[in-house]
Amino acid sequence: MSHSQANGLPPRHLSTTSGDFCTANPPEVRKYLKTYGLTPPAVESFEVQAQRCLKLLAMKPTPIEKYQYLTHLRATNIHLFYRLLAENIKELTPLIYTPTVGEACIRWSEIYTQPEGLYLSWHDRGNLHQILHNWPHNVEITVLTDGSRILGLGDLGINGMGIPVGKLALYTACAGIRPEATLPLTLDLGTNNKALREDPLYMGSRMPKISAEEEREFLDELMAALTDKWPGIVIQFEDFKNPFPALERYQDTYTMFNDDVQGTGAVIVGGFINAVKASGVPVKDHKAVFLGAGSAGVGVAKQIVEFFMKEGLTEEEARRKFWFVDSNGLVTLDRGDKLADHKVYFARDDNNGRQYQSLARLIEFVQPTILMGLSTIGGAFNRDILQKMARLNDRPIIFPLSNPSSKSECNFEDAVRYTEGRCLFASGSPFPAIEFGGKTLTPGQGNNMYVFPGIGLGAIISKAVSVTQDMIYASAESLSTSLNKQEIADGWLYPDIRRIREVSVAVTRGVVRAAQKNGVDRAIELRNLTDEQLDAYIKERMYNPHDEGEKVGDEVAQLMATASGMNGHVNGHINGIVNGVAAAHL
Ligand SMILES: NC(=O)C1=CN([C@@H]2O[C@H](COP(=O)(O)OP(=O)(O)OC[C@H]3O[C@@H](n4cnc5c(N)ncnc54)[C@H](OP(=O)(O)O)[C@@H]3O)[C@@H](O)[C@H]2O)C=CC1
Ligand SMILES: CC(=O)C(=O)O
Ligand SMILES: [Mg+2]
Repeated sequence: MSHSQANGLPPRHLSTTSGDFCTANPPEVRKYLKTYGLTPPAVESFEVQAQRCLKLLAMKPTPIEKYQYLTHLRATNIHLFYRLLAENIKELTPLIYTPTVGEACIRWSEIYTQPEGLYLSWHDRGNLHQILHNWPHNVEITVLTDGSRILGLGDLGINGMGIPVGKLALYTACAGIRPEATLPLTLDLGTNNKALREDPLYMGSRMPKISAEEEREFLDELMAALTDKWPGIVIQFEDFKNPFPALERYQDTYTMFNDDVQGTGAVIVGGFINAVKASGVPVKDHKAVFLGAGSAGVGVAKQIVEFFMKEGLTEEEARRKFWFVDSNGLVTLDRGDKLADHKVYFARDDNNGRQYQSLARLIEFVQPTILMGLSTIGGAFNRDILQKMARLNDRPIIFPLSNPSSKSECNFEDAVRYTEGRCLFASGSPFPAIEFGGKTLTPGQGNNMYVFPGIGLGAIISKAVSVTQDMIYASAESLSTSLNKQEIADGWLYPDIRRIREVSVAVTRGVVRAAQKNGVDRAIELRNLTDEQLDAYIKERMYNPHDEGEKVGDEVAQLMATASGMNGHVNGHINGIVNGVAAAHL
């Protein structure tokens, strides 16, 4: 007879991920789970467990090995993983997200050990709905990629799975969406990366990427299947080489958004509003040069146009403040090639046939106050460019936003050195703070991780039928006003990442309010809440890994109490033990 049956308790299926083998489990819990004797005898506090995890992490010599260790921890004790992440968010985010996730994706076929999400292939079409049934949980949010533009690293095929996994870990850590309610989803639609197709370890289909029409057909089936299987699911598109057709096609009919176009636009506007204030230059006098005219570049510029218009400029005045450079030079209507649709809006028509020579020459000509990098060209903002920006402006706004760090258009140290410490700086991947002129200067991180968790959570809890542009813009405004007094006094553009859960509450509130204003919300019970009540509701709803150990104890206690008819007594006893208050005994 098993322990649990001997205790009069129903048998329970063991799970390695949920912490069934957690060394914090007290003897009663271990007996119930039938793990008694399978873990070392000590009943450990979180602090002791965390100490061991951090020591193990420190023993791993490279970021990718630390990434692998954290993957293992998440697979074996999910609540411990999230508690460790919550308490060390600044230190651990660069290991589970950019920049390390970039290396993890490049080496995905090599480092793969266990399933962490769902893969759907082109040859699965017609059966997508059925395959979704294999996912064992109820899903509230999915991040999906076709792997065709992973960070600034190009087409990585299904190796891009690291991105949905990493983004969804941030959804849980930053916005408290329960881990089991998240679905990392990678589409195996072929890859144009020939080296990958020839790599014996590659685990995706070895065929060239399907056509745009075929992808649309596949996505039509997928969107319908996801929404049918999990009504209300929020669908985040991530790292598609050409994300615009899907965004246009689905944004009014599904609860979806594109993080690279919309999330990035919002996060950059959030920091940009603060940079404009700090620059001392009136809005009407700003001019921006963008290196990179892809989904992120155009997404960012479109939302800055919206900001400029809210500040009193006409759309035409706002639009003409941008000069875009792509791989063929300055984006103009008269340069002789067929521009991709998304570039036309910002294409210059006042170039009078002048030939683009270099970024440096363009900066001399335009005299911008703002330099944005979304080009994937690491180091493109060199000493000469940075010095030019410093000569033109008291406080040049320099945002090298490409990821991972190796693709950043410049690093923080160079930006500070070549602008004599005067730049207003944000980068896509984190850089360390530096000492300059007797002061500690801290770089901003202009990464969509500041907003997408709140956009997703806001859409979930408002039960939005679609994600409107007002909801996206509200996330930017909420972010820009979320800095505390100290952060403002220190001249920061973004709040401290260690306050990300607090910031996500503010962003979520802004998104919910915008959904209500637009009438796309279905959670009508939230409409009459005050802001304080709404904040309390959001916080209450957030998964908190700190409470999960107690829940295991509660669950066992409940079952034991039911079995023995001693409800209150046993419940209190187990809670005490799980909280580490009472001494464990057999
Ligand atoms: N900080 C953040 O939160 C985010 C950062 N990003 C980063 O932004 C970068 C770009 O992403 P995304 O826009 O989606 O990618 P795209 O591939 O859509 O765009 C890249 C752009 O860079 C241009 N480009 C390439 N080479 C050069 C060159 N030598 N000189 C000038 N321009 C060049 C491309 O030109 P062409 O159009 O001619 O091909 C294209 O316009 C990535 O590194 C990504 O990681 C993205 C989202 C969020
Ligand atoms: C951050 C992000 O979404 C990107 O680099 O693509
Ligand atoms: Mg992305």
